[in-house]
Amino acid sequence: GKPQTADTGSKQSAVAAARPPLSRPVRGAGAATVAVGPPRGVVKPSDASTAAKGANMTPPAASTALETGGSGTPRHHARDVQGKVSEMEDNIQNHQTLLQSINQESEVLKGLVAHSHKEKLEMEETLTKLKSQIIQYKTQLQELSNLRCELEKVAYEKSCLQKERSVQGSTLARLQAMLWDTEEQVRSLTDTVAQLSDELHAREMERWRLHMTIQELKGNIRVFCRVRPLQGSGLRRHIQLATNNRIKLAKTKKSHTGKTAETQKSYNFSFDRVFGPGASQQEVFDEISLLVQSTLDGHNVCCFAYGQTGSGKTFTMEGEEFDDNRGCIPRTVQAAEKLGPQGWEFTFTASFVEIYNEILRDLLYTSKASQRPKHEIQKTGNNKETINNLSYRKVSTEDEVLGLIALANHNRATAQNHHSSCSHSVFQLGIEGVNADREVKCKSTLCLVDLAGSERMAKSQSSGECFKEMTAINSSLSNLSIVISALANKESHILYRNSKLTYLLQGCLGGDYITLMFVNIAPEPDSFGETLNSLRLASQVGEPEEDFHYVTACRGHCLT
Ligand SMILES: Nc1ncnc2c1ncn2[C@@H]1O[C@H](COP(=O)(O)OP(=O)(O)OP(=O)(O)O)[C@@H](O)[C@H]1O
Repeated sequence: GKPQTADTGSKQSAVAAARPPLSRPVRGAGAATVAVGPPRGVVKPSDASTAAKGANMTPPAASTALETGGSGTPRHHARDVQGKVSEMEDNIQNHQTLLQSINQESEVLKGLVAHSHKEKLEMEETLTKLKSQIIQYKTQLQELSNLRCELEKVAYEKSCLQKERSVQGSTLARLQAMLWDTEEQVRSLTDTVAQLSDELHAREMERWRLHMTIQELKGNIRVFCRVRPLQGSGLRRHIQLATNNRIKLAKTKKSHTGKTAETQKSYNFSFDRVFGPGASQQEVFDEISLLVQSTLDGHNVCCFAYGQTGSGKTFTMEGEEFDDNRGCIPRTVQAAEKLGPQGWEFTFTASFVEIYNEILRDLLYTSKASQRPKHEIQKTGNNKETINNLSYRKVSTEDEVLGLIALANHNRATAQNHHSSCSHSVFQLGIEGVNADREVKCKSTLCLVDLAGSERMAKSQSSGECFKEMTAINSSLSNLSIVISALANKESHILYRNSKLTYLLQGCLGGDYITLMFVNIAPEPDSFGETLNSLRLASQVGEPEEDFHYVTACRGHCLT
């Protein structure tokens, strides 16, 4: 750097100052003896004369004097020589001083050169450092330039975001205003909903009261008659359907003598509803669905299918898997799902039990047959009847119920020594409703019972096990009709415990109950006797027999 240059300059000037000027005038001549070696520019002694010539010196006086033979005195000549010697000696002295000074200068210069060399090295080192620093600075500069680019970009983005923010700010303000409006609307709608909910509840209660009034008017016990279509050939002239609630059974009696005309004895019955052979499963179920509605309102409902073997009881209750032929049992769950009032959540729990020879059998049992448990009817803590060790299944769809029916049929098929017509099948659907908003619950049971064939005692001439079986069926059926009649007559003491069937159904039959009995009849002429018996028993339910004419349980009347 500059300071170093200045330093070097000052040193150089210092050396120059120390050195005597080479052009200093020579005063007098000294002795020509030279003690030191020949310095640079100093001639050798042998060349002294030549040197003297070259140095503007006069040759030694002695020799000159001798050669010339002396124009002066010797003494004067000697003085000249002496003067010349002295001058030469001075010269020599000067040269020596000069030489010394040159040497000194040389030393100084050497020092300076060394110093300069060292400085050069240092400077080179510094230069290298500076170069690397420059590279670093360049890199930093590049980085800074990149950063600057970034910064510019960020600044640009920032300005864009600021613009966007201002746009969004105005959008936000708009949305805020809309939100307030919407909140206001929601508040008013909430009030409306609450009002409507109260109104709905009031109407729901009104509907419930009206429904109950209708049910009361219809009576707690209803009897429906269903005529099965003819199977194969045959006439059904003996059955005549007048309106949708009357049925006439007629029999022609031939004169024994053949002299008098044929007489026709007819029996007219009126029920709450009569379904002809063409009635579809849906038509039949439409009537039941009103009772499903009652179950959802918290009433226990019991529906029986009564009739001789093959009259269509199982078809009415369970039906077939094919959609249109599905019976009441699978349809109930679906209907209950649809009919449930607003705000209520319902859960359905199914059980399926068979009563054969007064022995209970779980039709939904799925474990090993060898481990099949025994069942007894027991009273629960809240005085309700329940069966121990029984399977219960949660159901919510028609298909799930069909699955249970298939399982029940499988269990029936594995049972030994008896057929479905010899046993009662009781499908119970426990319904539990919860209205979370009003914090209320309801619980009810819908029983769908496929009774054993009603004709067997009359036709059978059985003995032993078979006789026991027939007796059990007959006894439980007659006990059922007694219980239903006692309920219709509002008797205080009802003999539920006389059979397993009525004992099990006590909870569904008593109290706030609705009972529906299907009397299924076969249209074949050879079933005339059984059909008449079935219609009579169905008519008998609830009313004492009047001669040959029967009435329905609650509001039926005899039509002859
Ligand atoms: N309404 C109907 N429409 C068409 N077919 C019917 C009808 N009712 C009954 N059936 C048919 O008649 C036959 C006998 O009916 P079902 O098995 O239901 O009688 P059941 O009274 O239950 O007899 P069981 O006492 O032996 O069980 C069945 O094949 C059934 O499909």
